[in-house]
Amino acid sequence: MTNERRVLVHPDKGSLASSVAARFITKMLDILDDQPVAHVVLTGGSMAGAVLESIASSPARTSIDWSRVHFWWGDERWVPAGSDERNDWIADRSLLDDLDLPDENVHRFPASDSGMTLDDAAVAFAAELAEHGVDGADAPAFDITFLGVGPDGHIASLFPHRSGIQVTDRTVIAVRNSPKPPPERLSLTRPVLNASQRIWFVLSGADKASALGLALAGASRDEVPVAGIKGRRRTVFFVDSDAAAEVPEVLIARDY
Ligand SMILES: O=C(O)[C@H](O)[C@@H](O)[C@H](O)[C@H](O)COP(=O)(O)O
Repeated sequence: MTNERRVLVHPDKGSLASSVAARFITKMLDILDDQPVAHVVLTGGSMAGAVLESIASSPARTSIDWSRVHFWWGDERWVPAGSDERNDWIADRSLLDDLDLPDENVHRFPASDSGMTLDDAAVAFAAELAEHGVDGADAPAFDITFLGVGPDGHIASLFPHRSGIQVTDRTVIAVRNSPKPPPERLSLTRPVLNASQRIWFVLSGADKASALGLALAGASRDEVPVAGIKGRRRTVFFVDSDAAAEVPEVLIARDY
């Protein structure tokens, strides 16, 4: 399989979530056969909960040694810890609360009630990423990075025509005046995301078709940030048929 972007189309959101969950479990078993620890980046957005709930409901999840899995997030909202607006809140309720995970395996972005400023929180989280970098790297080479995609083509909290998608000298940025509420956020940057072995985009709905079509047709990362994200080994778009409406047929593999 080449590292070219692949599009796997599913009939609907439900089959999309369950297919991604099944693939995730299988891939994690392969990864943990080959290495002692795996690092996974989770995403926010509507598909996040659906995929994680599918993983949680799969009997096969018990075959994974979760004590060897570290969880991170691609971005986080600058709201108090425990807020249901946080991406980690969704992950906890959908899956993580059901797993016997050591606390040190769950790398949450700082919260707005941490006593830190937004900028200090970005610096603090960059330090946590660096602690887990191998051979002097400034972050882990994540094994699987999940990313949702906004209708405007944003990923994590990197938005079109904003400076964030162009940042290469930092691993974490503070985001203000976000086009998607809430206005203040923390986000991994493009270099950190692109250091991932595998990028798994998960998107559903007709409102994503334009951004996906543009990204695959060669639009710039400034226009559609998703265009600037690619894994070192694999880049897969897991989509439903509505989101695939503007994808060139030649790029489509039907997963059903
Ligand atoms: O913090 C966030 O809001 C997410 O990380 C964001 O990047 C999300 O993944 C996309 O906006 C897609 O969200 P939907 O799938 O809900 O459109």
